[in-house]
Amino acid sequence: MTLQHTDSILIVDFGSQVTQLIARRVREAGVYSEIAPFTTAAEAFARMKPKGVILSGSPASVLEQGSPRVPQEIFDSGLPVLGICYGQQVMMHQLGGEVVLGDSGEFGRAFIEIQDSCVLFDGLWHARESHQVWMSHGDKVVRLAPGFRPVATSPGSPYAVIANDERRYYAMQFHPEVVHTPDGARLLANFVRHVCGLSGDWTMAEFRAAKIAEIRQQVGDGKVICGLSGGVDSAVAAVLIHEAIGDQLTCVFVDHGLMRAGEAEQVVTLFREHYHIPLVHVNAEALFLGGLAGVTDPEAKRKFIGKTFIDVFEAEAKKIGGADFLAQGTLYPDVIESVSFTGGPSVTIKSHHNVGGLPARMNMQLVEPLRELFKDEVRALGRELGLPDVFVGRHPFPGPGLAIRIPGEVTKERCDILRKADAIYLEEIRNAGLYDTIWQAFAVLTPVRSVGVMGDGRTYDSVLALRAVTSIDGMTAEAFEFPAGFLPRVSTRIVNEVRGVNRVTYDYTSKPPGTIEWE
Ligand SMILES: Nc1ncnc2c1ncn2[C@@H]1O[C@H](COP(=O)(O)OP(=O)(O)OP(=O)(O)O)[C@@H](O)[C@H]1O
Ligand SMILES: O=c1[nH]c(=O)c2[nH+]cn([C@@H]3O[C@H](COP(=O)(O)O)[C@@H](O)[C@H]3O)c2[nH]1
Ligand SMILES: NC(=O)CC[C@H](N)C(=O)O
Ligand SMILES: [Mg+2]
Repeated sequence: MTLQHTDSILIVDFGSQVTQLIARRVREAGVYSEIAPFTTAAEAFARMKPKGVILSGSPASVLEQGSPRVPQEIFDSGLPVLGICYGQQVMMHQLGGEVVLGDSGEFGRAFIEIQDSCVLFDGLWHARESHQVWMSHGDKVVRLAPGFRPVATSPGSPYAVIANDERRYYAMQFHPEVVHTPDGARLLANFVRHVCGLSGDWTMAEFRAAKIAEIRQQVGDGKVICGLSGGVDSAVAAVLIHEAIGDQLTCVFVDHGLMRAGEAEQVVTLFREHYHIPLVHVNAEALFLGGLAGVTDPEAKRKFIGKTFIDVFEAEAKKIGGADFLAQGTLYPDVIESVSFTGGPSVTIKSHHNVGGLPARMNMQLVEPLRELFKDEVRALGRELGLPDVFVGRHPFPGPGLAIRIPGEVTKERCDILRKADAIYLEEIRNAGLYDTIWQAFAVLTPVRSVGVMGDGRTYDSVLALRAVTSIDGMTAEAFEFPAGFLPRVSTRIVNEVRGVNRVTYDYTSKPPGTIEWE
């Protein structure tokens, strides 16, 4: 049985890339929320009995035939509604205002001018002030629906924020959920607390209890296999599931030969030391490296790895007398980058092995308790579950491992070169006390060869790239600025100690436009 949250917010998803960020901002304000796609929002609304509704952005335009609409029940209910971007446009369109195709949009940073007081601005913004927000729209509202008043304006949006206090309807053209709207989290908190009247006392402890109840309901007395990688997500998933169903759970660690130096042994030892959860260690290097021979396309690598993981899990399930469920530590960023919004122009960026890389037909049902969370929230849940820091603080490591850090063909020889270089880089990062400041750091073995001179001889060897980023949730990231002298030291060590590499470069690209991994 799902725990019934008396105090909840329904977020209607119209297909924005950042809808999940609305959910997490609401969680940060201490309020439980659920996201429902607009197609099933009416059912979710009836089931949840929320205290307020938030309407997301969308790649669609209200002016297009057949574009998404808000279920009428929501407007009829008398509950507070907050519209964001498309959410604002669709509110105006349905409630009697007017939206037109703008001659130019507003994309990125913008400044709004506050015109009037508004409950959303409580303790935050005052009339005649100017504040930074983040916009991403082409259409604009040109006439307000009856009962609304403008409370803020921007050069491209006369109605940047609007309010109808009597009906408790509010809307904004910009995105308060993204970090580039610095006060956005507080605007959302004001909506859920001051407009919807919620107390903000929901915690990670409740999330844990709710998920445990959900897992028990889904699994019944079935058997579960959990893919355990040694990473944060699967460790948290395994411990949570174990708390829910005890010995119905078996963990499977797949060593695909694409792990970092010494990692496989470390993962298994560490997990066995801390937990009494059965753990199977599968050596599948030959299977993975054999299948990757000759494969160079990044998506082909990802799809092969995703499918082979499942083959291995299914084979292991057989050995323990069958399993009905496969548990994975899938997080929200894995999902959003892998799927495209049905009916809209949002695109697949890359097929994360555990989502878009899964084969079409699977014999086991998925159990993914962390699917709506972001990395830093999983870490908070891990702490809540009492996981030791060695698990919680680990840098993320992608399931496809070194395969997506070797552009071009993956061979054992190239994996060995990369492992050595990567180990030196991480050792230096740890020695410099920078491991916990950096969100993720790794080396990439490029297919480029360059000419060098060593010991008066000519070399013609591989170019290695180093990457380190800072991030909160992995959705956006910036290159890490190392202190002076660090990169030259690492570069010298790698070229001296790793045969096959004669040049080292540093990747300064942020995300976007880059992604964190190279493939
Ligand atoms: N080598 C592996 N063996 C078994 N399962 C794996 C392996 N690598 C990845 N998985 C499964 O795929 C999921 C997604 O991988 P991902 O790397 O995102 O998470 P993680 O490894 O648990 O955490 P982190 O992001 O910190 O590395 C994992 O949670 C795990 O269930
Ligand atoms: O389990 C995973 N399976 C995958 O297929 C995968 N691809 C990327 N990543 C990790 O996700 C985060 C965001 O990475 P990108 O910016 O490269 O998309 C970073 O932390 C990446 O390491 C993956 N994790
Ligand atoms: N981010 C959004 O919600 C955009 C809404 C609509 N597609 C526009 O361009 O105006
Ligand atoms: Mg991992």
